[in-house]
Amino acid sequence: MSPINNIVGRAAGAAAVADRAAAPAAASGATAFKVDSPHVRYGSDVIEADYTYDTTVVTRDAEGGSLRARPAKVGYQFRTKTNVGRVGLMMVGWGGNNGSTLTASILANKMGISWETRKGTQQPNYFGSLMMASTVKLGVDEALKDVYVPFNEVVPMAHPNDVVIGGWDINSASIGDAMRRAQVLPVDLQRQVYDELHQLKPMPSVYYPDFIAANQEERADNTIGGSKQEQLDRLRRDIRDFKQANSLDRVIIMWTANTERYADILAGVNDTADNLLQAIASGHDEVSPSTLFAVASILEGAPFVNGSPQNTLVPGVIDLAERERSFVGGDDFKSGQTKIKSVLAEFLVNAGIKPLAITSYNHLGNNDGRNLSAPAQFRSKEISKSSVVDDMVAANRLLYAKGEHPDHTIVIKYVPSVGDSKRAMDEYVSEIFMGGLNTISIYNTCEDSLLASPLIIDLFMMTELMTRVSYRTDADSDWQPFHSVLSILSYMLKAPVVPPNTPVVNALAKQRMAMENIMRAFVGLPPNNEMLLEHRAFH
Ligand SMILES: NC(=O)c1ccc[n+]([C@@H]2O[C@H](COP(=O)([O-])OP(=O)(O)OC[C@H]3O[C@@H](n4cnc5c(N)ncnc54)[C@H](O)[C@@H]3O)[C@@H](O)[C@H]2O)c1
Ligand SMILES: O=P([O-])([O-])O[C@@H]1[C@@H](O)[C@H](O)[C@@H](O)[C@H](O)[C@@H]1O
Repeated sequence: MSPINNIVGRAAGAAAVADRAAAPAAASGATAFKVDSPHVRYGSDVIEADYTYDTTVVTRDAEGGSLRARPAKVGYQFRTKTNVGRVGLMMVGWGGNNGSTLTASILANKMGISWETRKGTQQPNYFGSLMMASTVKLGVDEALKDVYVPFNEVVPMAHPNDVVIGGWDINSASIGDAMRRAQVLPVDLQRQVYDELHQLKPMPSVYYPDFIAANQEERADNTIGGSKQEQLDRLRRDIRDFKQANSLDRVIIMWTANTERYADILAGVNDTADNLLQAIASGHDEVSPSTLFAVASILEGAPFVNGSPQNTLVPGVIDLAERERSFVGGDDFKSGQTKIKSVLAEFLVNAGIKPLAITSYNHLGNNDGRNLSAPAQFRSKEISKSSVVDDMVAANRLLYAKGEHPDHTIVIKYVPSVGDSKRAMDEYVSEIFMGGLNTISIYNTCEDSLLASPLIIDLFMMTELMTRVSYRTDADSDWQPFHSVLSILSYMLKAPVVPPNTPVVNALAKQRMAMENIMRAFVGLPPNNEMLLEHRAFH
């Protein structure tokens, strides 16, 4: 089968259809091991695991004085369907730097396309993807040596080489031309994939000028007219048609379009599911394009993930997702400066060192940066970038009094000449022993789209996995899905959206640990805790 048949879907103007006949890839759904336990059952298309969730319940005595810690156990059963099936990824903003870079890179990996560089031949890879390029400790062997397995083989997961790609953009450029416009990938690679990507055309999208920078207007030549209700119906039809045309079992919708301004949260408009649906029917101005996509996705049972910082997931969206038992996730890919911050801030605070000021500056020259040069769009990004240290600070009242936090400044400037190669400079000034000061300065060249694209893969893979998992507990014998708001995605996101009244965790190590141990629980394995007791005794 020619390469073109491998990627061009049967849907008009939209799909990149994966075909396993291309370069061999690890099979979707492969796992590196089987669990040998009476509490884990492998069926023809399901893994069932009995799991004891150990936790500690802390109570404070009546006078508010001493604390009491009581170990507690909750019995869970997990059921993971192991047949991944055919899965699609529909990106909103497909023609952007991230969308075009990701599409070209998946094609290169699937087809085994290498390219020449000054240093020799470069092979495609998925570096920067937690699932595709990192490992987790499975356990220890008979010699007490650690055994590691690929993260994506703990439980059966979709493989990016098998994903069917499509999407929308307000700009009509083909994905081949968008790749060239992005100026992200090496020319020798672009040369080899251009013809095939040039046949991929984003579907027209919803464009409300008020929500993104005015400087984006010149791109908007590929838009859907009509009322908001008609646009919603059209987006729903696009999703259905894409699934049917490509014989998909499910599709994930990913917002990687421009950052929008925040939407006002208005009672009677977007505060509940019914009010939001009514607001769309009446064409209310405060319903953003991204919220319209989220509603369309939910109503079509397609998980929706917001890779940008705006408040797409307004209360009405959360309410609708909960009612429809459909998944949503967000906000804002955590790719560079903030990712480092979610490690460094936790390290400092957990070391008993008190950050007094965190000053984050960056400049970039891609279209994202151009859009962010407008105040309202920058404000959305400033919010998502600023909240990342809140949980770490709140966890240490020895360093910070209630309500106290470091000075935290975010600056973003648009400098066209650097393109997608964002330059980030951070300064951390911290109080140390006996009133001393410590200053850490970081210069970080973030190739933005090469850092964000693998995160889109991880968000896609984790979201797809969660559609195949159900659980029940000792207290509730009905099998049920996880909550509609996928807080398990937080590692990949700057401002994780979580189920109502649950904690926001930004610390990167905690986020990874949670994902790793939850996936281990799906196959009945205890959490990794690094106690290494087997190595601490006299032998
Ligand atoms: N490292 C990163 O690149 C990174 C990190 C975190 C967040 N993000 C966010 O990801 C998003 C995409 O980043 P990018 O660098 O690809 O930006 P980009 O400007 O290159 O691409 C955005 C695309 O969205 C399209 N678009 C705008 N409004 C649309 C709509 N209503 N419907 C469909 N398409 C629409 C634009 O035409 C453009 O092609 C931005 O919001 C950015 O803030 C990026
Ligand atoms: O992920 P990160 O490097 O902290 O944050 C980045 C911003 O600093 C950058 O200006 C923006 O263009 C990217 O979209 C990304 O959000």
